[in-house]
Amino acid sequence: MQKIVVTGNGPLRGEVRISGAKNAVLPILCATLLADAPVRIDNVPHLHDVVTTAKLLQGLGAGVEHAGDAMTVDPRSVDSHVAPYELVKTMRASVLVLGPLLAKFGDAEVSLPGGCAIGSRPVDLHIKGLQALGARIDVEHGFIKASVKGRLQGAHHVFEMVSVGATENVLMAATLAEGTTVLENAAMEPEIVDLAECLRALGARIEGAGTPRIVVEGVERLHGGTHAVIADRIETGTFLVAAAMTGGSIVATHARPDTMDAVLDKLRESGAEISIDRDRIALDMHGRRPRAVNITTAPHPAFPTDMQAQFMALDCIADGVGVINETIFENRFMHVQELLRLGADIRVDGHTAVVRGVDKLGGAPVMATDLRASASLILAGLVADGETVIDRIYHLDRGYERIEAKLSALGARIRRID
Ligand SMILES: CC(=O)N[C@H]1[C@@H](OP(=O)(O)OP(=O)(O)OC[C@H]2O[C@@H](n3ccc(=O)[nH]c3=O)[C@H](O)[C@@H]2O)O[C@H](CO)[C@@H](O)[C@@H]1O
Ligand SMILES: C=C(OP(=O)(O)O)C(=O)O
Repeated sequence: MQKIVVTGNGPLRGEVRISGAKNAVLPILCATLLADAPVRIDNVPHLHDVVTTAKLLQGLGAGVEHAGDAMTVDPRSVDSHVAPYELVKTMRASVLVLGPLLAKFGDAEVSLPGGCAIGSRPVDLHIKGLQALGARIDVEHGFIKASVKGRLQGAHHVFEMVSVGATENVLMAATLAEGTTVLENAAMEPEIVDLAECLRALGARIEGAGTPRIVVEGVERLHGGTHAVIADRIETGTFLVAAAMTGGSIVATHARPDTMDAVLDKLRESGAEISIDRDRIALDMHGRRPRAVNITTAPHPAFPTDMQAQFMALDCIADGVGVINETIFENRFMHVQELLRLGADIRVDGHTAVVRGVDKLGGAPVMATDLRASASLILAGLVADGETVIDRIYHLDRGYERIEAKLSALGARIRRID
């Protein structure tokens, strides 16, 4: 099994090119199933989750071609409506084929995703939303079996709580429903806006994406088209935190600063000087040690849970005490145990972690437990004395494109070993 070895090596400096967003490309690739002609997606990041999604689409019968950072999906040959357990268990976002398959073909069978390291992550809100559009849904033998006679019917639906995935699944389904769908308490994440833009490029009629009220005027068919995936705000944030922790100075290019207010505010609060020029974000720490920051995760536009672990790593070596509240996932402190192995001072009480900054971390063998936990361990390794060896890095490859190459180019000492 591969591992990553990081050795503390001083401030990061230079430019890093940001890739397309994992959390945008996955729903967008699923959305191509709704079209009745090939769809080309540009700025596709090279990630394990993208490979899994391509396998899932191919398993359904779609044609998938990958050239450079473009992927073309031809949904005309889809002849299966079943998403098997083997794929869904490795990537929860597979459940996002449910809405498109149901809306386009009138039936879908998708394996129930099950829990994962960060929480139980049920899909009841996806199911209720699709039922509101007239779907019949049974959950049996570990599968969600959905069907509808004729077309789905537009409806007024209020999500009980904000869910990114449920908003995406129901939004995709509503594009081909008969009549108007109004979704209230919808998630407002930039990736939802990007999905809606892609759907619009294929002929969907959607207003309000990026607000809590999305209105979809159903159409009979979606045609082919092209769309470029939005920049990954979590990858961007991860590199900026790395620079801040090392007292460095970097520029993230091809980024979308307008999607990152909460994260950039916290970086400024930690002492970073941030300047923005269109799609470039420059962070300069002027060699200073960061100040500790308090974080409370919540749906967009508040602070993203996917940046919580990275900011915890920053607080570990910051000046002062940072209090971190995780309100989205019930078990998203798995990195704490590993950060403690590096010499951090963290106390967890329920959903709250109190992090007292220490002067120095020391390298040690650690284990990655989920995607962003892996990132936080790399960040901690960048400022630790000696070697940090991170095991189970397959989590990392789900969501970061060539992270060790990008960090090396900024001056980090990091390598992958077998
Ligand atoms: C591929 C993708 O885009 N993943 C992101 C997506 O995950 P995902 O779409 O799974 O996250 P959700 O927004 O749905 O989850 C938010 C909360 O709602 C709960 N919930 C969700 C659905 C449901 O049917 N019932 C229910 O109770 C979840 O357990 C969680 O506590 O948004 C999360 C929250 O920003 C991010 O951390 C993930 O990186
Ligand atoms: C939790 C994450 O992803 P997923 O929903 O794909 O597990 C993440 O990107 O941090």
